[in-house]
Amino acid sequence: MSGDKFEKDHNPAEVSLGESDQDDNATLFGSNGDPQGPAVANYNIREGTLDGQTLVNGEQGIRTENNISVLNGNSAQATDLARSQLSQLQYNENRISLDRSINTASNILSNLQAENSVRPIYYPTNIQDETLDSKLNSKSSKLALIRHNSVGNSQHLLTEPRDSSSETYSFELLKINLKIGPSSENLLQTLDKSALSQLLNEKFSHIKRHLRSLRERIDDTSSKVLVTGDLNSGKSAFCNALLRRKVMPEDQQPCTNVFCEIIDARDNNNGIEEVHAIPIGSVYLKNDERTYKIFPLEELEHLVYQSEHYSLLIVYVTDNRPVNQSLLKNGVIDIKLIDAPGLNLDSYHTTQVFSRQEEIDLVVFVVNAENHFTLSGREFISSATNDKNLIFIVVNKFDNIRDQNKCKRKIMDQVHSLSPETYKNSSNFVHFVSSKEMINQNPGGDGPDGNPDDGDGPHSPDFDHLEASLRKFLVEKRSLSKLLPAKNYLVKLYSDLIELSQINEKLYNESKIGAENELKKLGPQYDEILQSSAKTNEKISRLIESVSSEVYTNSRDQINRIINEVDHLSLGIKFEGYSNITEFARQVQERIIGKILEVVNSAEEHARNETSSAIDEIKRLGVQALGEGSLPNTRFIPSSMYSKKKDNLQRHIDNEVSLFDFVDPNFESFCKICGITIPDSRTNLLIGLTANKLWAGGLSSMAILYGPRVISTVTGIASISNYIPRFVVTKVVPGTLIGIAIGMPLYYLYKDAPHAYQRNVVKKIKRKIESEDYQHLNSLRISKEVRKVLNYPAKDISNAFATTIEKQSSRRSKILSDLKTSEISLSFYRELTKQVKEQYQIVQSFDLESVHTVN
Ligand SMILES: Nc1nc2c(ncn2[C@@H]2O[C@H](COP(=O)(O)OP(=O)(O)OP(=O)(O)O)[C@@H](O)[C@H]2O)c(=O)[nH]1
Repeated sequence: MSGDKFEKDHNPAEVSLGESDQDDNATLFGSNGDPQGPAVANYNIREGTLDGQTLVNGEQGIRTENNISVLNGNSAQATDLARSQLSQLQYNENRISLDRSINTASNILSNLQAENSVRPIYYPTNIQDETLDSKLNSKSSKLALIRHNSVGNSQHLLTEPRDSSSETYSFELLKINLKIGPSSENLLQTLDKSALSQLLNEKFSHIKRHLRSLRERIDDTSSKVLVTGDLNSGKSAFCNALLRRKVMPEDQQPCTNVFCEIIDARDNNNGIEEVHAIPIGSVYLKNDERTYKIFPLEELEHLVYQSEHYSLLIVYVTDNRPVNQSLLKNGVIDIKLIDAPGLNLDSYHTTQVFSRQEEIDLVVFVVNAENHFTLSGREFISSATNDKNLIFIVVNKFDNIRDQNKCKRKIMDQVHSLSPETYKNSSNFVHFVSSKEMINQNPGGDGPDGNPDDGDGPHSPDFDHLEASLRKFLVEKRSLSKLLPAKNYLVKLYSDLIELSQINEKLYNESKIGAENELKKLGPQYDEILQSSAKTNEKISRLIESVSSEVYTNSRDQINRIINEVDHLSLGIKFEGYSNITEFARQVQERIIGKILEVVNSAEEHARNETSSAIDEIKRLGVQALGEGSLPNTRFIPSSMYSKKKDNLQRHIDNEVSLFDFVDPNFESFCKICGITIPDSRTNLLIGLTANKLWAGGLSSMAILYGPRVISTVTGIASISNYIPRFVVTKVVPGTLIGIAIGMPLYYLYKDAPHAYQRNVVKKIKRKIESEDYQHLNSLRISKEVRKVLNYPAKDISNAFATTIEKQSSRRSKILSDLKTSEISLSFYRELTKQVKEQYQIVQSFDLESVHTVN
């Protein structure tokens, strides 16, 4: 954990914290509890108080190697030093806590980035903004927090979290401002979810970088003071006054063109006074002499002009004054002074950027008492106070002012409007001094004794006070300069994180409830559609089955009927004689087949009608179950049925016509043709049966052919011979009979040929039909077509059901996954809200504010 790291960072050599740093009381120095031993100072970490009774024992203070002073004197300096060290202890406590909190914040941001990469964080687009405020508070500003990646995907899932409130949010650090130009729209609202999430990710990275620099800043034991101001206001003179030495070149003409960093040489450059000039573009690495050029201090007066060669001059100087007098070498922290070029058009921007750097703990603005604040000076102060909160204002060259009270009043009025915070603490932060006099009085480097009333000079009575304030601010109250920005930043960050986390927590909670409700509704709906699908499909299957089998039966019955009737059908074809016998044969065959096909067509027509009604019924069932518009809009075209697969009976019948096709001796027809009347139907039947029997035995033709002879021998002769003369009987009758016997069959055969042909064709067809199972196959063909056609709407319905079920199912899976996401996210943000609230409280509790006033 980061906290452990920082606890280790706490250097026990600097201050002894007793047995453990958890203890409320720490022994600052001396031996605690031993009345004979050295004096001790007890510091109560929790209360931040020092037990003054044991602190001072009336002896002179001595600086030790560990920066701890053992107090042996009863002097004000010793007390001041003790205070400084105590304040360092306090500072370390706060620094460690802030360090820990910065680390926690950084970890939280990393966690948020990780979360953001898996489940994008909802970032409200309705951010409070002065220019957009009125718009955002309007009803129309109810913005969905979530935008879909694809524009076409307009149908939101009910479970998708949305911010239904018209609340606006006011982020400070997490604010993503995408406005372009003064009047442009808030572009955030046009971004989709992934773009927002990416921007937020970048924001987190940016904040993490800033946190790193804040940590570096608070961990840095040194403090940097940027001395800036108008041209020629006496900045270099002021630095020299602080050093009590003429180190920096002063001139009536503007001279300092390069930033100069004044550093204590004893601790930082082995006590060697020199200048390290850093060429433009080079990064100063003290251990790498290639990164700078070394010059003697005397060269400074030339170097400060060489802004075209050098970006920074590091000026190592030795301050031999005691630690309680020297600002650079104060015994507590390293202080670096930066003498900036005077503000002009060229340097303004650079100085402003410089002043914003994290390592700048304090900005001292030197203003010429004769000129008051220039425009660039005023601008600089307002922007610097924005960044640093507090700024020291040194009104220099006060010795040149005759009516000093009037000047003070005027300047204070200006300070009031420029930086109310500085004005509030003006006794500490606004000083009227004469740097020149300070140097002149102490040209050798002697310093003041810290007493403001010891006559530092008639025109700069405030310089001691200024120095004390500066020293206290930097050394003792470093929390204000170093830690307060970090604290303020953390407070803002945690406040934003609380808001962001709570928004997400709220939305994911709503999303979770929404998903649960959806699931509750969807369960019965899903079961219902499954049942309805099974029922409807079964009804449709049964309908198809019954219609198909009815069509089959009907077709078969009709075909059977015609086949049975075809023997006796009157074909209406006239026999035009034997010369046209082939044509006759073709017509007969065609007509008979035609009759059968007529029936087949009628069966097909019947099937079409049945199919049409069944389709209507199937559609009705589909609409009843799935609702209007759920089925594809199809139209049944009855003529399309049986349009391709023609009946091929014709092709199956032997078209060859032989002479035998015209011979079909038949007793009945014989009688009919020969004009023989059969007495009654019984005889007719008997004869018919006999004839048929004979036919069946293959004798019919013989009987017919030789029938007359049989008749003549059996009956005719016996009866007729009794009445006819013998001549007739013996000569004429036999001849006649023979003629008849030969002629009649021939006559019969001749006359019966067309009928015989029809009979033979019918027989042939029937044989064929029987052998091919024509009735069954045709009925099957017709009914199969019905089944096939009915299967189309049935399939449409089944598909529609499948689609609905699939939709429901995927919707269910989506809701389940949303629910899971919501649950995971909800627990993440609940935990996060708890954590950031705790951290917010912790950071708020750091008591840095009390050091706003330097006592
Ligand atoms: N009378 C009087 N003159 C001063 C005082 N401080 C500085 N001067 C003079 O003012 C002039 C400018 O002083 P510098 O210290 O060079 O001013 P600066 O602000 O550093 O100048 P640049 O860096 O070039 O802008 C010098 O001639 C100083 O001697 C002061 O307190 N009183």
